[in-house]
Amino acid sequence: MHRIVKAPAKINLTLDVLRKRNDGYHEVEMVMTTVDLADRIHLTVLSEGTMTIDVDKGFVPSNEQNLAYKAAKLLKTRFNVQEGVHIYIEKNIPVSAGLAGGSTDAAATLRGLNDLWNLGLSLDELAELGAEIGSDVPFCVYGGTAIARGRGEKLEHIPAPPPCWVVLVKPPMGVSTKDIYGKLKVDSLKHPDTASMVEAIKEKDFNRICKELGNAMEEATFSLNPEVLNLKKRVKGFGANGVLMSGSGPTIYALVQNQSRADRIYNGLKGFVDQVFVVRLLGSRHE
Ligand SMILES: C[C@](O)(CO)[C@H](O)COP(=O)(O)OP(=O)(O)OC[C@H]1O[C@@H](n2ccc(N)nc2=O)[C@H](O)[C@@H]1O
Ligand SMILES: Nc1ncnc2c1ncn2[C@@H]1O[C@H](COP(=O)(O)OP(=O)(O)OP(=O)(O)O)[C@@H](O)[C@H]1O
Repeated sequence: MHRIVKAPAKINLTLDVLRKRNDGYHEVEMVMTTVDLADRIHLTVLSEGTMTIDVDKGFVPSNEQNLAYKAAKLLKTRFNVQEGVHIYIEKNIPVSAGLAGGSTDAAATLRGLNDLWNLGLSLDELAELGAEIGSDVPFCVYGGTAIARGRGEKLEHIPAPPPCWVVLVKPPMGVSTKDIYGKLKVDSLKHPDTASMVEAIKEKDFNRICKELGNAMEEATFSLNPEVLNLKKRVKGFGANGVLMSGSGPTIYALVQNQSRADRIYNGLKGFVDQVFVVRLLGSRHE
């Protein structure tokens, strides 16, 4: 039995950090949405019960450190599954980029194995299991658009923003999420207005969405990597409606309504940065 599951990346339309908690995590409030840039997870059931993993790109761990492997192992041990699986990942999402690449692979593995191993779990149950793997995994289990609170695992689903193009620009350096959280000065952050962003989305007001984009982690990432700030300025210079860093970075994205403008930004950036993608927002949630 074999299945290919799509694992889309996410972007943060807002990311606010409210306070540091006693358990080492930060209390966040953020609006996330999925975009049509996806890894493809090939799952093949192995009757002998072994678990193996392979990835088509060398810079992602192809061992038990891979979040997709961790997801499979969690399901297998928790539900005492006798069958095994071979996981093969076609990696299209840039790594350590702020796009939840590892988290979405884990979430897609949970969804796919739930079917292949006939576990009959609901998305809510899969999301709860996903929280044991990482803070972004519950959102990735559902996809779509949501406000995430707590350490990222408490979700309130909201309607999709109006359709638009997203130009994703990943500069060459990787950023460690843990390091950026560690560097945050929580008392002097610039806070986005989450409520206003949610209103803008519900009203399908594209210009207001662009105006409300905000990420409290930008300054910490920019101070470690000044080139990322320069990249943001450059992208703005190409005339995008709204420009922001996603997650802990370093990916910068631009939202634009018309395709010719998206292409213009793409063409302008392609000479400077290797990894540039023009994609659509993915409005709907996984079934
Ligand atoms: C930056 C975001 O991507 C925004 O969506 C997420 O908040 C990060 O989510 P993630 O990569 O799934 O993070 P996890 O794998 O759960 O945690 C990695 C590390 O980031 C820090 N971390 C993460 C989430 C959070 N709310 N507070 C934190 O302080 C912790 O030091 C943790 O050890
Ligand atoms: N399936 C996977 N895909 C990518 N990275 C993985 C995977 N499994 C484990 N990792 C490891 O996780 C780390 C973070 O990679 P990832 O691409 O998920 O970062 P990210 O996009 O910044 O995540 P987030 O936005 O959730 O903070 C890397 O060091 C990578 O080696």
